[in-house]
Order: sequence, then structure tokens, then C-alpha cells
Amino acid sequence: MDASQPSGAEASAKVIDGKLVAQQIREEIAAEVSRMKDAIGAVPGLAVILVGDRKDSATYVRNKKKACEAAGINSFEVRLQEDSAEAEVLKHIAAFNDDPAVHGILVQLPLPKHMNEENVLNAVSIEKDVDGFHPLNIGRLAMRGRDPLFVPCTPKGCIELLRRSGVQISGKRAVVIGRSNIVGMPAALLLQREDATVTIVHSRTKNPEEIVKQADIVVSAVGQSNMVRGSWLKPGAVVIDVGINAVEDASCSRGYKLVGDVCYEEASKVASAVTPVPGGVGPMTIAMLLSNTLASAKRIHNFQ
Ligand SMILES: Nc1nc(=O)c2c([nH]1)NC[C@@H]1CN(c3ccc(C(=O)N[C@@H](CCC(=O)O)C(=O)O)cc3)C=[N+]21
Repeated sequence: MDASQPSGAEASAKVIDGKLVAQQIREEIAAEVSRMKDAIGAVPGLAVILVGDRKDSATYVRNKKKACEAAGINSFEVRLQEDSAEAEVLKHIAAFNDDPAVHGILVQLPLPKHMNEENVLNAVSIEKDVDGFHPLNIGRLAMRGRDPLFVPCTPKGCIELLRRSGVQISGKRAVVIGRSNIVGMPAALLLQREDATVTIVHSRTKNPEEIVKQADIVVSAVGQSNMVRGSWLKPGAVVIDVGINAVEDASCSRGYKLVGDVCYEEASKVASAVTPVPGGVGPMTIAMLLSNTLASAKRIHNFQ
């Protein structure tokens, strides 16, 4: 018996360590970046556009920049005031589209309400769309026999976590909770491409727990703490928790702590494996962004 499991207690799920897996991937990327630089003298570059001063967005952008530096990827940043005109954002996107040192362009979401997200995402060259949010890339994700140039980072991170944890996807029943453009919907499409049988559960679904209970693989991307209870899960299910929810906690120095959508304590007694929050999908998102940026540079420079 595994000495780390408390004896006589209920079954305890394996913790899928996203931070560790992401670190491994980042090391692989750093090695590839250096091999490419040595061979052809080209260095991948990522441009990030941040509008407004949301604290969470600023933190994510800072983490992305640090991760780029550590992997040897150049990073470029534009910060605009909350009340900037949409045309200003479009102008910067156009400049990055034309800049040969930039291989990936990311416009941090959400954008201020006065901007039209669709217009902005449409403006990013599909060749540099490392977020995978351009409608053409998303459309190709939904079609059989077509391949997008880039797949959205968070869903791609979920699949990569499953793969590197040895979880078989093909033939399994997967339930995705949430249908957002940036996580739920692309996650469902990706799982389907991996030959899972996929159901999407959303805010209008009746008795979601009955549907979730049939899943071998559950991906939750809702943004509501403790929504998925242990009783919703089939024994032995694999749970990927994409939610990042701040809940008040006076004992934390920041005054809040981060939790997922899934009641972790309960889930770890029923599931066979579960991702923690923090330290699960979040770090994988950033690793996949670096991976997409490297892949873009390789494609543009025709380097294998
Ligand atoms: N154009 C665009 N692309 C994105 O990929 C994008 C975005 N907009 N807007 C916001 C969401 C959110 N997101 C996260 C990235 C890293 C962590 C992450 O590293 N989380 C750490 C902890 C972070 C902390 O402690 O605050 C973890 O879960 O362990 C989380 C969330 C990317 N997003």
C-alpha cells in the first residue's frame, strides 16, 4: 500500500500536479528555443496587449512575461488606459502583425466594455493567434479534417495534463461544465477530437449532477466555488478543475484564497485523480502559451 495514503481512510485521489508538469514543459521549450537560436539565429517573440488596470489581468500578464524570459522568448508589451479607443488597440495589433520579431500576439481578456471583442480578435493575424481565439482557428477546431494553426491555451493545457498523467481519453465519456468561448467550448471540441464522447453541461441544464455522474473525465470551467460536489462524481472519475475563484479567507495574507469549481475535499475521496487550484490548470495555461509561441516561430521560420 502507498505509504502516503492514510490507512483505513476513504480512497484518496491522485493529485495531478500541474505546476510540476508545466515546469517540465517550460524546460523542454527553453531547450527548443535555444536550439533554434543556435541553428538559425531567430528568437521567438510574444506581444501582449493589456487594456485597463484590472489587478488579476496585470498579474497574469506579469506571469506570462516572466515565463517568456525564463524560456528565452522575447516579450513585448503594450499597456493602454481603460478609456482608450478600440482603434488604438487595432493600431497596435496591426503593427505587431507586421513586425517580424513578433510570432505571437495576445490581447488580454476581458476588454473594457466599450470595446467590441469580436472586432479586436478578428484583427489578430491567424498566423500569430497564439491564444487560438480568432474565429477561423476556432472554426477549424470544430471541423473534422481541418486543423487550426493554434489551439486555445487553457483547453490545450487540460488535454496535455491528461496525456502526461497517463489518462486515456479515447472512448471515454467526458463532461465539460461551462460553454465559454475561451474554455468550455474549445475544451469540449478538443476532447471530441481526442475521441471522447462529450456532453456539455451549462447554466440551463436540468439536473447537471446526473449527467456529470456518468463522466469518466470531468472538466469544470464555470467560475463558481464548490459547485461540483463529491456526490456528483462517478467513483474513479478524473477531474480537471479549471475554475479559479477568490474566496474570502482572513487567515491568508492577501485576505482571500483561490479555490476551484470543485469541492476538492469531497472530490478527492471519490475521484481517481484531481487537479488542485492553485497549481493545476493555471500554470499549464502559461506553458501552452509559450508552446504556441515557439510553434509559431518555428512555422514562420520554417524550422523543424
Ligand atoms: N487573452 C487571454 N488569454 C488568456 O489565456 C487569459 C486571458 N486572456 N484572460 C484571463 C485568463 C486567465 N488565465 C490564467 C493564466 C494563468 C493562471 C495561473 O497561473 N494561475 C495560478 C495561480 C495564480 C495566482 O496565484 O493568482 C494557478 O492556478 O496555480 C491563471 C489564469 C489566462 N487567461
